[in-house]
Amino acid sequence: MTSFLESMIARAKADKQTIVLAEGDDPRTLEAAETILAQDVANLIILGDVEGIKASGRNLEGAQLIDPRTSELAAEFADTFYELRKNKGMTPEKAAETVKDVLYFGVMMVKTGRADGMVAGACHATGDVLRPSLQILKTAPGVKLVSSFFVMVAPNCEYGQDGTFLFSDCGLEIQPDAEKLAHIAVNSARSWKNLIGTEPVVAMLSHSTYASAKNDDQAKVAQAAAIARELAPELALDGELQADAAMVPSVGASKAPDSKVAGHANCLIFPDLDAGNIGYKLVQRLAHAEAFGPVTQGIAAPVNDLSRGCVAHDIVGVIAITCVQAQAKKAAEAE
Ligand SMILES: CC(C)(COP(=O)(O)OP(=O)(O)OC[C@H]1O[C@@H](n2cnc3c(N)ncnc32)[C@H](O)[C@@H]1OP(=O)(O)O)[C@@H](O)C(=O)NCCC(=O)NCCS
Ligand SMILES: CC(=O)OP(=O)(O)O
Repeated sequence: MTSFLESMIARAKADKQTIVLAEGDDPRTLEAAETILAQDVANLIILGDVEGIKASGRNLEGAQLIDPRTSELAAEFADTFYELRKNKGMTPEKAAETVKDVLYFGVMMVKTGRADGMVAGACHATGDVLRPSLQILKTAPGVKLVSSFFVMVAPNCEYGQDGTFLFSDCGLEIQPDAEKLAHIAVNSARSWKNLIGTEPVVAMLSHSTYASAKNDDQAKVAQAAAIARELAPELALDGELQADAAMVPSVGASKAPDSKVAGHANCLIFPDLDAGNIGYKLVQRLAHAEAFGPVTQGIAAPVNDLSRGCVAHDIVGVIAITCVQAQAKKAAEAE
């Protein structure tokens, strides 16, 4: 059977995209870049100290290597960035300094059409990776808020889609209210459909199933489920559900017997960032699941994050996902 990673790589190769890797100073990133180039998955632009990258010993033939501190593109990027942010207090001097940062420089490469997407986060915290894209690229047309998800692939697991799940939001929205949570759920269902291709089955997770506990946190998730159903009535979506009721058919049948989602969920929507981030790391480490992300949904062009705990395999997966998202963006623009 084709694995999730193999399917992303095959789709990426079918229509090659250009991806910026902003962390050329990170050895795992260069290992991943070598794999991507060897398999002809994407065109790569790698940012950082060019001599250091060349001295890494990795075969990066075909990649464009750029040092933002000395690049001739910096002046153009500074002008554009200043124009975009001058009403937010940006000055020309500060803009010139800011675009020399690999994360801002990488996003400017996407903004100016020199790249289709960016991946970073192996050695930068999530807020620092995502802030430039939120400031410069902004949300995609029709999207209310940007959020993030992981594709989790648990081995020897009969739940979800043979152990494959989407977990959201594990990376970006810290304390979503019911409305934001509803948008996270609906956007996650769309991401599942785009990446996995099958029908999403969305569970809004809580410590309670159908008001088995009654409190503000439980009520928020129940309200989010109601809003999400209004936003996307066609979706198989239910909540609030506990994780066992969401995933395990026998428990779902006992706790939520009338639910079409309970026992069959493949998209798990966590009530807040604490739950999501802790939850994905526990599954990754204790169940030895692959964890690809945090992948963003809703930015005007794909800019995706990594955990600082990632390995090269995870970076390869996120690069391939970024390519598939970039293809989808182009297809939507062509319609
Ligand atoms: C992503 C994050 C950095 C953005 O917040 P911030 O740095 O405080 O920045 P701001 O709130 O000033 O937002 C910066 C811009 O992004 C926009 N923005 C913030 N969150 C957004 C969202 N979810 N969707 C769309 N736009 C968003 C703001 O509107 C703002 O735009 P503007 O400057 O043009 O007005 C913040 O949500 C965060 O830190 N999240 C948690 C990340 C984290 O630590 N995760 C745990 C490990 S994975
Ligand atoms: C996603 C995540 O938790 O990132 P990090 O481990 O880098 O904080």
